[in-house]
Amino acid sequence: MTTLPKFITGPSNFLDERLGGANFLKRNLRKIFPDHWTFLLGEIALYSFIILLLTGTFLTFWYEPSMDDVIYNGPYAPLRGVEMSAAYASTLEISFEVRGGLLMRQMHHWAALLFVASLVIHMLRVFFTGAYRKPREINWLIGIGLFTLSLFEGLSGYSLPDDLLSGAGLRITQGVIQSIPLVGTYLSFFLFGGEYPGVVIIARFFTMHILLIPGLLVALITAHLILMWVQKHTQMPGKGRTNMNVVGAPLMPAFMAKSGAYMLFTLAVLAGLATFAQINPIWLFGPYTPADISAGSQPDWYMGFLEGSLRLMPAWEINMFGTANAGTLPLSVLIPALLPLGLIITGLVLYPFLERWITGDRSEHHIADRPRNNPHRTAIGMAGVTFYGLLWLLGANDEIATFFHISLNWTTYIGRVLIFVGPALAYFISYRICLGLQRSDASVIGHGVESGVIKRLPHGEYIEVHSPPSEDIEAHVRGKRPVPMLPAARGAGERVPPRYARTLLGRLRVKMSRAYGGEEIPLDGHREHEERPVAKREQ
Ligand code: HEM
Ligand code: HEM
Repeated sequence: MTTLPKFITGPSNFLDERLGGANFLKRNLRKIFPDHWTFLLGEIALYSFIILLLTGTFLTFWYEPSMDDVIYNGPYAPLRGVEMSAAYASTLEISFEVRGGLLMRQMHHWAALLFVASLVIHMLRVFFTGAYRKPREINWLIGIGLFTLSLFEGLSGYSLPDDLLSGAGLRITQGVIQSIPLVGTYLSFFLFGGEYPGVVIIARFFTMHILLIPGLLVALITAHLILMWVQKHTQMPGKGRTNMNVVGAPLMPAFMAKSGAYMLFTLAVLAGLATFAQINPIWLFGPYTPADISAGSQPDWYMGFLEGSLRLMPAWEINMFGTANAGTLPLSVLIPALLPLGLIITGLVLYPFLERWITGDRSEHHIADRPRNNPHRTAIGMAGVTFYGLLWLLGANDEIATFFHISLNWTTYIGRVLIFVGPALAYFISYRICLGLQRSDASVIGHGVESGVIKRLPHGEYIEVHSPPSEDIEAHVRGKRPVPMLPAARGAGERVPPRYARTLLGRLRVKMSRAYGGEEIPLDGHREHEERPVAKREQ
């Protein structure tokens, strides 16, 4: 055994005698982490969040959250002499006068885009592999909290520079708040401190952006990671992996080294983007004035789906008692602003519990599902992704119309049809693809994998020789577990249905359960090419 040098053992003994952490560290540094490339997505979200904290803190040193009027007198000649808010002027100062300021601003903005993107794809990974199942439902709910807070964090940050684009976003936010029945006007007055835009909103958003929401995010991310640590990470099915063990590398040194490298890589990519790819050049847009708007303005990508739903909605409104004086219910704003986000969040929150209720599955799951092995879940997820994706695409319908030379109205009409048809189609196609992939798994087990060797049979037919799958592939494929489902409402010879199937809701539950677990391709039932020659596996 090697002895560590005194300059390491000295301070560590000093700390251990006072804090007693050696045992804790010894236990936890050996903790095993499973490996799969998709487990990197949560890490990317974590690293971009750390970069957001660091670059954001840098920006607070110079950014001035004030709507006081100033006359610009800085180095950017086209805006010299223009009246603007101190917030906008300070963002120009960060961009043109503070050393490294523009780099930090651009890194902050790129990191914000990457953060939300990696978080959303991480959420999809968790969904499609069923990693939200028992015992990880609480971590799933914490994740949805993180997702929602991140959208508000992005929205508040986007508003801070007080340029024409951020003002346009703020205007939409105010419109949405005002559309809420009965309390909308009051809420708007409350948030903006009087008539829009007022003079307090930037300072309020600043407090939310740098204190309130990051504080909540840090607390929730800490809880998220502690829970993940305590409950252990799921693993993909494979050789030697069971519901009771974890196969992978220990935290120290393998996982630490890998994670450290991933973090530096994320930092390098963001620094590279910030150096070479311009983002949010606010000096080109000019200061915000409520009367101005520019063509082709787009929000950050994660707000695009709300923009799309606003653009898609017909101009419906209800005038109470037939007159606008008694109050107007602007459905054209209320529905698109609240419905998609409401649907998405409610769907995400309820899904683990609905699935558990439908399947009657009460067991713990530490082996992740391959998406193909739960076709209905995957198809529902893809329908959701299509719904979101279409709204997102339609948020840029003006750009699409200009680029493809089609009428703007037609993009809206087609979008209104697609938003209903698209998810249904996506559901059907994904479901069929999953079954197709299950069939291909069954054929791997049934008659091996293609070997690339073509043989000619005595009667002239050419065939490809199949060789047995490697142990790893076979274990991966055989990791498939049937989707749990309730027994039929009344088994053969049973006169009384089980208790849970006696009510109308109970019978519906059984029907849904049978459909959800439904069609399954057995791994060992694929015999159609049985006669094909299978070469002996070479050891
Ligand atoms: C999830 C975390 C965060 C997201 C998604 C986010 C997003 C954004 C965005 C999109 C902007 C506009 C950037 C631009 O001008 O191009 C912004 C600005 C800003 N953010 Fe953040 N941010 C986050 C965290 C933070 C934190 C933790 C701080 C401070 C500790 C911070 C401080 C600032 C400041 C001072 C500005 C205004 C300066 C400027 O726009 O150049 N941000 N943020
Ligand atoms: C700020 C955003 C987030 C950060 C920094 C984060 C970080 C992480 C990390 C590092 C892991 C372990 C590695 C991995 O599986 O990728 C993880 C696991 C997990 N995350 Fe997140 N996450 C975030 C958001 C979310 C969201 C939005 C959800 C779902 C709604 C979610 C649900 C989960 C679950 C259920 C696990 C356990 C997965 C398993 O054991 O397979 N997380 N998270």
